[in-house]
Amino acid sequence: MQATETALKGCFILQPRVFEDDRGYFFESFNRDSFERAIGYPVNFVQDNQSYSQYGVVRGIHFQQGAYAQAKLVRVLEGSVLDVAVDLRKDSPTYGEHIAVELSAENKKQLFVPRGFGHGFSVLSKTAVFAYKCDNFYHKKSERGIIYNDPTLNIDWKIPETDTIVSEKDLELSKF
Ligand SMILES: Cc1cn([C@H]2C[C@H](O)[C@@H](COP(=O)(O)OP(=O)(O)O[C@H]3O[C@@H](C)C(=O)[C@@H](O)[C@H]3O)O2)c(=O)[nH]c1=O
Repeated sequence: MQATETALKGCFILQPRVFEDDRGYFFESFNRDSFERAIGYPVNFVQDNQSYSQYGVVRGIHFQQGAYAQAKLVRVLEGSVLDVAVDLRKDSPTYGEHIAVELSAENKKQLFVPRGFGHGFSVLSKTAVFAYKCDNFYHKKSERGIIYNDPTLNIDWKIPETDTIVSEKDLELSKF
């Protein structure tokens, strides 16, 4: 696995080593040892999530606050998405900045989004299956978010506004 730290410290793009042969391919989608070696500290993932979305869906920008903060290791099983991590660590030199990475079933890239970040994605393909590990349990009362089209964050989700599909819950999120 190859790990590349993004412009946001602690946020890594992981590229697994893929073994291809006449049958198809094989890769380790998660190996705790190599993962922890790459990011430099232990992470105890306790919950796996999966979602399916159609083209134009934007989910986010989400995080859980306080004791329920979550780090996430995200990837795409079918289709492709633009995955976005927003640095919400107030003491960070990149506070308020974001990175956007295309993750797809084809490129098999993963993104590690540490605690202290907001996270969201848009669906670029006809449909997409998105899967992620979290290092803390879902806690409804600790859920927070930022509106996807926040003018300060100014994220280009690569979806025309007329095609963008956002949940009612996410449309009520406040500005950065
Ligand atoms: C996230 C989550 C949701 N749910 C429930 C709550 C709700 O009824 C239903 C759908 O939830 P949401 O609309 O919040 O799902 P979604 O918009 O897909 O939320 C996810 O978005 C991405 C961008 C993230 O980063 C995730 O951490 C998570 O916040 O599933 C759980 O039971 N467990 C969970 O861990």
